Amino acid sequence: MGDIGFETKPPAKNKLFHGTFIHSKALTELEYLHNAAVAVDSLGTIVAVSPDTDLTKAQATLLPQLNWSFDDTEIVVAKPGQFFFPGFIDTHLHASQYPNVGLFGSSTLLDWLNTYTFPLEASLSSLPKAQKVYSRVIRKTLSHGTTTAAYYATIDVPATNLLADLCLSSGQRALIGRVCMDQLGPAYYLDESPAESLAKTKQCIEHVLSRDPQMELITPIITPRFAPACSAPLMKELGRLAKETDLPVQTHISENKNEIALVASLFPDAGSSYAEVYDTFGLLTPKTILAHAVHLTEKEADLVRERRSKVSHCPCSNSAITSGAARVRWLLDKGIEVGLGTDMSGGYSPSVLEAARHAVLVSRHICMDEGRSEERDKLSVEEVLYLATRGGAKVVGMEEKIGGLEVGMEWDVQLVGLHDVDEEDAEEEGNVDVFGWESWEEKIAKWVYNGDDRNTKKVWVRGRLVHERK
Ligand SMILES: O=c1[nH]c(=O)c2nc[nH]c2[nH]1
Ligand SMILES: [Zn+2]
Repeated sequence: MGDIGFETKPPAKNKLFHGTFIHSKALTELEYLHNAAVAVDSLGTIVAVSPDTDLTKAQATLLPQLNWSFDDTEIVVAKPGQFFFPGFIDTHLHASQYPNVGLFGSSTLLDWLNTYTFPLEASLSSLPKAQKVYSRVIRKTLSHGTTTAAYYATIDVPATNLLADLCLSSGQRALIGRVCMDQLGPAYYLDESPAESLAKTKQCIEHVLSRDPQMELITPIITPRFAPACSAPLMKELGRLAKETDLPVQTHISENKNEIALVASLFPDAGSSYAEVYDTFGLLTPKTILAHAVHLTEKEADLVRERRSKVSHCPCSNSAITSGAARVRWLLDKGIEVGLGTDMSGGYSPSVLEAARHAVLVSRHICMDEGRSEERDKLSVEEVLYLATRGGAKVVGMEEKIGGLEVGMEWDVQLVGLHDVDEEDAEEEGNVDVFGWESWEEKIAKWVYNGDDRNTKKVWVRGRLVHERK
C-alpha cells in the first residue's frame, strides 16, 4: 500500500469559522450560538469560542489575541440559514458489509449472517475488492457527516490493515477492528484456532499503531464478533489482551432471541446470562461497546452499568432484521452511556441521521406497546442528536475530544444547509424546505426528520476538510 499518503497531521493553517453553531449542552438541550466565531488552530483544536460577534469584530479582536496573522488565517463563513454542528459518531458499523446495504429480505440474524454476510465478508480477502468497498464506505459515511466510525472489518489481516490506511488517508477518525471468530461461521470464513485469531488480532493492532502511534486519528479495537462465534479459549485470550493493552473492545449482545438461546446452550458454565458470559472472560470493560442490547434483562443491564460498558443503539438494524426494540430510555435511566450505530448492513442506511430518526420512532413504538404516553418516555429530537454526538463520543471513549464545540476539543464538524424556498439560486435543494417562519428548534426538527447527505455541505475532521458537497 506504499502509495497511500498517510496523514495523521491536520493541515497547517489556522481557521476562523463564523456563523451559527449548534451542539448538545445536555441530553435534552441543544445550545444555539448565533453570529458567533470559533477559532481552530493548525492542529485542529478549538482555541476560542466567541458568541455574538460579527466577523469583522472577531477578526479584529480574536486574531491579535491568538497571535494569528490575518493573511495566514483561513476564514470559513456559514451562509444565512446554514449551521455548524458536531460530526456524527457511528458507534457500530461493518465496513465490509457496505455493498449489502438494503439486502436482507425477510431474514433474521442467524440466517442473515449465513445467507448475506459471511460470503460477502469472506470475499474481501481480495485486496482490490476490499479497496473498492472500503474507499467507498469511508467516502459515503463522511458525506453523511460521520466524522468518527467504529468499524468492523473482516477476519482478513491485510484487508483490515487496508481499512486503517484508507481511514488515515481519507481523514476519517476511526476505530479499526479485525473480526475474531473461530466457530459458527462456514469453514471458508473462520480463524483456524484461538491462537491464530489472537496472533492475527495482534498483527492488526501493531499495524494501526505503526501508522498512528498516538492514536490521534485511528485506534485499534479488539473485536470478538459475538459470543456464539467465539470459543471460550478465544474469548479468554481476548479478555486478557484487552486488560494488557487497555484497548477498546467491541462486540454484539442480546440482539435476537435465538442468538440468546444459542449463547445459553454454548456456554452453560460461563455465567447465567449473555452479559455474564462476556464478563466471565473479562470482556465487559469501561471501553467495551456492546451493539444492540435489545433483550437485556434487568440484571444484565445492572451488570453492564456496574462494569461501565457502553451500548450502541442500532434501531435501523433492529427493525430491518426484526431483532426487536431496544429500550433506550430504560438504559439511560440506569446510567448506561448510549450512542447510535447504523450497523450497516444489518442496518439499511449509512446515515447516522437516519438512525437518529429511527431511534425516535422506535421509542414511540415502545410507548405504544407498553401503553405509556408520558412525554419523557419518547426520545426527543434533542436527545437523539445528543446520542449521535456527545453520547457517541462517550461510547467510543473520546468525550474530551469530540462531540461538542468547546475550547480544547477537536474540530470534527459538519456544515449543514437547509433549502430556503425564497432563494432563487438555491444550490441543490435537498429534502428540507424552510419557509422562513420556522424557529431554529423547528429547523432542527425538520432536518432530523427529513434531512440527508444533500444537507451536509462540508465536513472537517481535526480541522481538515474531508468532504465538500459539489
Ligand atoms: O447486526 C449484526 N451484524 C453482524 O455482522 C453480526 N455478527 C454477529 N452478530 C451480528 N449482528
Ligand atoms: Zn453489527
